[in-house]
Amino acid sequence: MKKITFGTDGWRGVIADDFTFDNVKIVAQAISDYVLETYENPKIIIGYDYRFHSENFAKICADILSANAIHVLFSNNPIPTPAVAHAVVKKEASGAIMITASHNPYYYNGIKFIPHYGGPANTQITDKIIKNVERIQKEGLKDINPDKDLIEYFDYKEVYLNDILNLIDKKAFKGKQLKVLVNPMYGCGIGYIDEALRRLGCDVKVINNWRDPLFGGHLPEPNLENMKDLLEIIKTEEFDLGLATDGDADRFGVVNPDGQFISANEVIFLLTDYLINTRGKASSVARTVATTSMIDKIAQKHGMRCIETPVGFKYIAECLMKEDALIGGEESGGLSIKGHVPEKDGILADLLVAEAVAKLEKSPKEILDRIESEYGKLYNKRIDVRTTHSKKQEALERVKNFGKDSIAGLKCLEYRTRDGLKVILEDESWFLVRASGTEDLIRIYAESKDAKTLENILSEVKEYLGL
Ligand SMILES: O=P(O)(O)OC[C@H]1O[C@H](O)[C@H](O)[C@@H](O)[C@@H]1O
Repeated sequence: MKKITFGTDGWRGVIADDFTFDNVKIVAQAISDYVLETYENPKIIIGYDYRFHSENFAKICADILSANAIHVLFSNNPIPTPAVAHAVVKKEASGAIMITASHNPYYYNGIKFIPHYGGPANTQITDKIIKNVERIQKEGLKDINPDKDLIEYFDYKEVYLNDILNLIDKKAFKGKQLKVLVNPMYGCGIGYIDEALRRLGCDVKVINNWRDPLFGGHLPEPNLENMKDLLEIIKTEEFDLGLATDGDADRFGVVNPDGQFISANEVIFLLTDYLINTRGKASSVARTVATTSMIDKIAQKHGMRCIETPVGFKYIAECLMKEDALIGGEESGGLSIKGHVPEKDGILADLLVAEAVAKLEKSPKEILDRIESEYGKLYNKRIDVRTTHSKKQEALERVKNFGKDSIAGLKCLEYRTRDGLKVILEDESWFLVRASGTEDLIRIYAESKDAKTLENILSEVKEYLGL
């Protein structure tokens, strides 16, 4: 059977294969042990998404925690991951368990642990939880006696919506009546993103806003491939904007009124520029190693530092907490900002884009064109290579021993190894090769000022790796 591990973001498993009630009990006991070792009189929030059986996996966790004399706050309804993180901080809880497999296929489920600071658990914490898992697997799980009196129920939607709307410039929406097409992708954004936009005076049309544990036959991941319906509908009526969130609403998705998908890289640099101009500077911004260097250029122009982290929002979270970062974002579709919890929030990101569109009275594409005319255009792309285990190991070995001093005719200037291998090339180009921490594949990323050079870099790297 597959080992229980906490990857880039929590433990994920296939329902009824490794994600079973028995294994959820083991992980819940491991989290209970960690929480009891770490906090005095612990209080833990439990949230869950719309996936198959999520509420029942959540109930099992509540039983285990209460049997360990831990006070549980159990959400009455499915709830977005960022709202759970927000509740942890607001209610001064010791942490939260969120039952979700985020944007993974429908047959997955998972557990995210969010500690007291309201962001993804860092590796030190998940290592301790995994040690507990291994011990419990050896010793066997003891009989449990749930204490229902320790389980309190709560509804958090209003508190979260109010607080999130306080981060938005409501005046920017006055008299604009933005027409927005919203796609929560059958996930936790249902009733959150649309409701927030209505309160801002927008005219909202929503699609895919009921529980479908099969996610309409797509991945609940807001990208080009999975949002064909939104991309079509948006062209048929006069919308100002299309917005989406993923399965647990921690990732964002933005579409231009003409049906053009706006990539996560573009959204992050659009908001970096917009926030600096409207909220003022801070000492830094943060991005992962895989995210566009456009962020660096914008930060540099304003005398701000751009911090590069490994992939995983847990690293961005540290910059938001310790480095006074104005915004932290990652290419996979996550961001948060100063003044909010250090957890990626697709709802907040979407609302900020709507604010920019309302305030500047421009479409996202027009805003991007303006920024690119100032800083220059950068083309970027990610290739996900699914391959056999042995080919993957061979490729990673080749990455470790990378000996080339040029790629696609560009000199290699710097080799960075904090997460896979990132090679900085001449002329603002770079590439990155790393193993995914959430799926069994190798990701190759590249960026360049020139579209043709970008393709050349990618194909040369692929060839070098033997993939
Ligand atoms: O590239 P991977 O290791 O698969 O990670 C991709 C993404 O997975 C999850 O969504 C994490 O929350 C993100 O922080 C991460 O960027």
